[in-house]
Amino acid sequence: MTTTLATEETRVATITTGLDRLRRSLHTGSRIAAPYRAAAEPAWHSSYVAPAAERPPVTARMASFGYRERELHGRADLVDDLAMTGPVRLLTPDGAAALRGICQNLEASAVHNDYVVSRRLRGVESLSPFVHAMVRDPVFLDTVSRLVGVPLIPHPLRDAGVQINYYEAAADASRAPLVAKWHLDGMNYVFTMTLSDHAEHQGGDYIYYRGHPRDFASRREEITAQGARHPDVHIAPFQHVGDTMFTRGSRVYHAVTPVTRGHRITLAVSLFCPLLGDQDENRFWHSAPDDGLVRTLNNWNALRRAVRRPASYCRREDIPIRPLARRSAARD
Ligand SMILES: O=C(O)CCC(=O)C(=O)O
Ligand SMILES: [Fe+2]
Repeated sequence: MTTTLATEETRVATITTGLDRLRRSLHTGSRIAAPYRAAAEPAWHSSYVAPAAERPPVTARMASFGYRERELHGRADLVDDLAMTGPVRLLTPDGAAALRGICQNLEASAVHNDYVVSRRLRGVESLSPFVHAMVRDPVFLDTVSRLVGVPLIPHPLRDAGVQINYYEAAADASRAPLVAKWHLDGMNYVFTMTLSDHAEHQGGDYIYYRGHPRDFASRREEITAQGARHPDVHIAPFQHVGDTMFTRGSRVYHAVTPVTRGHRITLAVSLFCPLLGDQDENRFWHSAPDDGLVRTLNNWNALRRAVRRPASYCRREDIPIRPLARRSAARD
């Protein structure tokens, strides 16, 4: 009985594809559930970026997820084979506390959507001046670029770029629990920062499949049924407010198990490599179910323009152009 219960608690479905995405894309609901008072936010400061991280406990290359050399991103002069690293602290404790307060205040604006993450707020850069300033701060960008080994800047697909995910126990047993279904992100470079201490919730683990998506597809039934108990499914070691994991979201299947007690908030910051823009893995039909067709069309045009002319994108958006920093993540 205990075993069955534990398995149930980490069981998460996989997102839908095909016609269901089209059906979901036709919604015209509001992007935010309530207006947000940005003027009440504290100001962002560069000094909120934490000093360079120590060697993170987890560092995995694409090869250990079953990817072959020819499948990797990058180009001859730019290796881009990091699958996952962390947890690291990108912000100081004060910076993470300020961000947590902001994301708590933004919760009233979040919307329900059972496509991937049950409850979330997209396009946070356009709502929060703090987050807008953070993701284009040269010190912040240098830190994340060094961690991955490629230059990273704010993502042109604005609604998907920065989002906040909110999880809590379902109000009653008849409601579906709040989760992130098994999925690949559209984004290549994703930094997931927890803004909750793990002691504040039960469940709500970020789990990932250590293997190739091709194998995930053929083993889907057993992986979704067993969740965290599956031998090739691992739990990302988030512990404290501010802990951040880098993942190559577009190539590593992941999910968040149901929260059974308390609350969990995460900020997902996805970035863009202007030198490898043509390898961006976003797909129109991956974003449309969340953002609706019209917004996705506009976002899509902005992405295509930035891929073609990254320097003009940076100028238009006031994004600092940085020299290429050397990678700091340890090789495994
Ligand atoms: O909330 C998390 O820990 C991860 C959510 C996620 O996978 C996503 O936002 O794409
Ligand atoms: Fe994700």
